Amino acid sequence: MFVSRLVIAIDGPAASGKGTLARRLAAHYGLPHLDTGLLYRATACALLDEGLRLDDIEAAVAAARGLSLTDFDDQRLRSREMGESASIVAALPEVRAELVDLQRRFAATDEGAVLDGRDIGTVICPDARVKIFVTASAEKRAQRRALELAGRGEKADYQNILADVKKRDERDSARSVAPLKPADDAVTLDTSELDIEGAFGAALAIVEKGRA
Ligand SMILES: Nc1ncnc2c1ncn2[C@@H]1O[C@H](COP(=O)(O)OP(=O)(O)O)[C@@H](O)[C@H]1O
Ligand SMILES: Nc1ccn([C@@H]2O[C@H](COP(=O)(O)OP(=O)(O)O)[C@@H](O)[C@H]2O)c(=O)n1
Repeated sequence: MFVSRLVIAIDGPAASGKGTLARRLAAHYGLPHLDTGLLYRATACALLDEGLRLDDIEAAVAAARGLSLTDFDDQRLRSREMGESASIVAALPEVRAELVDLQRRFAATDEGAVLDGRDIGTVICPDARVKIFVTASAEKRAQRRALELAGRGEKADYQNILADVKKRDERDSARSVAPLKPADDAVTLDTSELDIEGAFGAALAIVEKGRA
């Protein structure tokens, strides 16, 4: 095992910039990165493709079990509809249980890994060396998500996206298993007033302090 093994757990609400920071940190430290939201999005997508209900526990568990990290259609999974659907299947404890091993295996490499999601610091990697809880005001997050969706040619009405983001945060925070919340030992990073470079600089400082 590497002496410098480094697992970085990044959690936070919808569109807070978790993925952007996780990708940048992974590139900086030469670590693999897993966007765990894609697992829930892909599970929901598989159900919708089969015309099945999002609360069909047996089918949702089978869909989660059948996931392969290599065949994600990012563009489709990152749509607004899929974010909302993902948060419905993510509230099913059986689905979450099915996805734990895959995520822990991903984090178990000799050098470490960067994972981002909602429960990385609390459930998936409670021993991560560094935990960052990334947040920003709902309005800033909705603005950023609207720009992102518009950039991909998806319809992006700011008020609708703001309502989506708030509803999803509420569902993610209120669920009984692995709710969205900072781990006790996480450092909170509010990016409301930071651009991407500023947020990356602040995240890097948190990691460097945490691994010292
Ligand atoms: N600090 C920031 N300032 C402005 N835009 C940002 C910032 N961080 C992320 N973004 C943009 O906001 C959108 C959502 O970021 P993303 O990293 O995908 O969030 P999450 O993974 O939390 O959903 C992306 O288009 C991203 O480029
Ligand atoms: N570790 C995780 C990651 C995502 N999720 C769920 O999956 C949904 C989509 O996650 P995401 O990270 O792709 O969403 P964004 O923050 O990118 O909008 C979330 O709203 C959560 O319900 C989760 O429950 N646990």
